[in-house]
Amino acid sequence: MASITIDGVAKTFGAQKVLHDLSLHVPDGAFYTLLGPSGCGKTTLLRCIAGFYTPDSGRLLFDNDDVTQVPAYRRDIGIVFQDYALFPDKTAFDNVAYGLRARGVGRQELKRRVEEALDNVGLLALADRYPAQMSGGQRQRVALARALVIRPRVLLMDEPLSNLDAKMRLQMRNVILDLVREAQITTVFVTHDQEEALAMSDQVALMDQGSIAQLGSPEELYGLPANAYVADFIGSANIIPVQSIRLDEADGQAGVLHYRIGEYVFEGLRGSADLKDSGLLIARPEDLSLIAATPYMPNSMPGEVLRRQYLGFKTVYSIRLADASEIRVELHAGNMVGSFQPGDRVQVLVPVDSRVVAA
Ligand SMILES: Nc1ncnc2c1ncn2[C@@H]1O[C@H](COP(=O)(O)OP(=O)(O)OP(=O)(O)O)[C@@H](O)[C@H]1O
Repeated sequence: MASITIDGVAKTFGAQKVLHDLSLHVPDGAFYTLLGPSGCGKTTLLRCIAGFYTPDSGRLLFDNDDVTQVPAYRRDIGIVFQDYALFPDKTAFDNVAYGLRARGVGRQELKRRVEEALDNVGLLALADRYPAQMSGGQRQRVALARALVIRPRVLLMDEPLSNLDAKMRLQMRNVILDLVREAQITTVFVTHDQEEALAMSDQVALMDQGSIAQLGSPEELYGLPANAYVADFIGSANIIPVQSIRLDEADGQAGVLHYRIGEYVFEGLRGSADLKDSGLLIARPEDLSLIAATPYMPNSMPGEVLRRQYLGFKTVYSIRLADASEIRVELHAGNMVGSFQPGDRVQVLVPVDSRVVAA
């Protein structure tokens, strides 16, 4: 087990700069996820950590050991791939045993450790099966057992759940989390699935074109997105341009933020530090609420219901605002003030804790 320090790593393929002086510290035993859209550089970063790619510049440390120039097979990593990468001509037992044999582990200890590893993933009974005789979920369990049986310093996982069906994906989340917590192993997990990242991680590094757009806990990424890119990628958000931003500095207290959306005035409590005169309001659909049109309500703006979708536990409304833009509002069964129909005039209420960020 070891912490991982990525210190100013850059990587270029041909003319394309894929990683931009990227830095990240993963503490010993933590579960970190690299999240981002296709092509943002997640896999490239993971491959640099693994040693399959050498960075053009920057350093990689496991604890205090500089491993930048250490070849992959000597880095002591466990790795799990999307396509399992099992040996097709070896049984589950022999797949898991492979790394121990390569390390010269004696027969009795090898048998004990392989059986324990297979037992940990619930596959002891299938030890003699070949990969072709197993389901996708079972194969990925073998791959996980194979990665962990060598007791690596760090575990790297590249989209390990992407080839599984939806139900198995959910099950495997728990299998992985139980195993890595039990082994207390430092894990870097790559996915493009934001729900997976939120559900599994201690910290999520959301990447954007070779850089980290925001590093934070799942709660921070969802509740305090640093910018519109983060807000848009994590969950869904209405991103509404705001004007005339002004901050009342109160003595030693968090100030009150004043802003306008068109001609309507709002007050808020949460603005990013770099605000200028205009910016963006980030309003989660479930944070907004609707009331019947009134002449004036603080922190609200008028709109018209365009569409209504009833989903049982919530109702989703599309609302057209005064400037003809469309936003999404979700009213949950427990706190539905009323029900509205297409064509209804409504007031959209914006809570004071909605976040305003720089444009
Ligand atoms: N070996 C390589 N040679 C040339 N270009 C590469 C190589 N590996 C990756 N790239 C390019 O680098 C960019 C980032 O790729 P990378 O695989 O790291 O992205 P990713 O975020 O993991 O995306 P995905 O989820 O699609 O795998 C892409 O534009 C890709 O085409």
